[in-house]
Amino acid sequence: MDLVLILASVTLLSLYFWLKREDRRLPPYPIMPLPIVGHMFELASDLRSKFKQWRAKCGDIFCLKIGSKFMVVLNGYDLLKEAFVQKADDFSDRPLTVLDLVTGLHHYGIITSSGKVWKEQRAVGLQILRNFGLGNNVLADRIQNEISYYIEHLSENTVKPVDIHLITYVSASNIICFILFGHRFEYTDQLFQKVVTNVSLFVDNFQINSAILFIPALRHLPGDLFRVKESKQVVKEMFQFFDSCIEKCRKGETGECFISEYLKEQDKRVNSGIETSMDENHLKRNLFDLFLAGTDTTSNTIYWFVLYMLHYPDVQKKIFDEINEHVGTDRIPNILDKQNLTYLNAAIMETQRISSIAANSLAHTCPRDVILRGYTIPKGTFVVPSVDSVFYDENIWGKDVMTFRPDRFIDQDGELLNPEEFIPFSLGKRICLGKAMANVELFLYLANMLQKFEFRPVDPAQLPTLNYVFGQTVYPTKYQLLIVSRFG
Ligand code: HEM
Repeated sequence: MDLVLILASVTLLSLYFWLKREDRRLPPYPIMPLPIVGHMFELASDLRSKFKQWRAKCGDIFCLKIGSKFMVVLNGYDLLKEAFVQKADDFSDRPLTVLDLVTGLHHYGIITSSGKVWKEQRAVGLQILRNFGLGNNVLADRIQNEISYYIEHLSENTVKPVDIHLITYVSASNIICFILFGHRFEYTDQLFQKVVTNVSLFVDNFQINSAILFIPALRHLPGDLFRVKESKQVVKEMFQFFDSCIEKCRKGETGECFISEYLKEQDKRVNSGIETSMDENHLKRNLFDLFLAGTDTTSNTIYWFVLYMLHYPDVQKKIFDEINEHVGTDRIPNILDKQNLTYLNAAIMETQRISSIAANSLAHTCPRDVILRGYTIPKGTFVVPSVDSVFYDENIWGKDVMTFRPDRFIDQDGELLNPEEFIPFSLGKRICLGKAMANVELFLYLANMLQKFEFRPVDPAQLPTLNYVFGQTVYPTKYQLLIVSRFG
């Protein structure tokens, strides 16, 4: 009798909450939202495990409510492909993001613009990057040049325990700086170090800043609980730096760079009466977007890779043996070696898969109400692609999905595999603009690093943890290591 009563109560309660929902055609909630804040507190914790748990409960598509806004999370390769490739026109806009909030430039630049403006900004940005050698060996040579400074720095830091996080961040940033501003910066340059540290701080704050996007009233709370003031200050300093770079470029004090090419193209379009969105605010946001995207992601992947080398010395040895066989140690590896270093390529791919640094990619939105798998996704919803759900899918990668095993990317004939489910740069029209550049960077950095050095744990009996810190990008807990030169 008791059981019947419980079941009846549960059914009635479920019915009550179901009827109470604003729109019964929305995807399911994993748990009932609280009044006013909705699921906001749920999002303050580790989203990686939360999303996994909720997918198991609700299936490939579920909905969260934060304040008065909806967030729909999409899981599994098939659904991501359906939304972002097959229905790309319905899922390729951007909602207002933290980048808009803290820069005050809403929907400017490449990352957060939409529609016609985004098409133009992305096409111009890509064209300028191509002019600087993206997709050919010119850019590879520039990257190689920066790596020589990086290697020199590492050589000066052998024997004692070191953390390579900051120097890797600074070095990766220098590559995008060369393109954006026409020159690299010395590692000791205080202003540059400050700007780069600001990028890191901004990325750290990204998730907590998001609360203000969903519940704007929170910004009126005293203090800086959601660290928005801190992020705004950080971004203000970055924009002062960009202003000074634009000023120098206008005075002709820099070489050819993204700024000079953008200004030239803008003048060309304006002077020939072509309707254009190009202006100085878009330029500043492009600098911000590219600086941010080009710094954090690549350096973070290198940092993960080296951590895995400490955990898997056999993999490290196999990579060195491959380099030794195909390149030797008398010359530095170059981009032409990429095709011969299959195992290194596979280890890079496996690092990208298992670390899944862009776990939830960047949020997309729909320009109108859209039906997906029978559910309505209202216009303006935050649509989150769960890259994690693809990278940790046992049906794609096998039962050992949580094991670091580069060989999963090599076929029986020793050829490198490139499964379509390998999506570290996301997929569809918004796929990472810097994908080609990042691939060259990762290969050249790691080939050079592993040729010159062996990376060892400080204490072999106590390896640094593989635990992650979950933010806008997922990075490892900071760690120290020993860098041992292979050439004495
Ligand atoms: C390992 C390195 C990198 C990873 C894993 C990565 C990953 C991503 C991801 C997941 C997105 C979101 C795509 C989407 O919205 O669906 C993205 C967008 C973007 N990335 Fe990257 N990225 C990397 C390196 C770079 C570099 C080096 C640059 C700069 C040259 C760059 C520039 C951009 C830009 C501008 C966008 C926005 C594209 C748009 O909205 O149209 N990324 N990236």
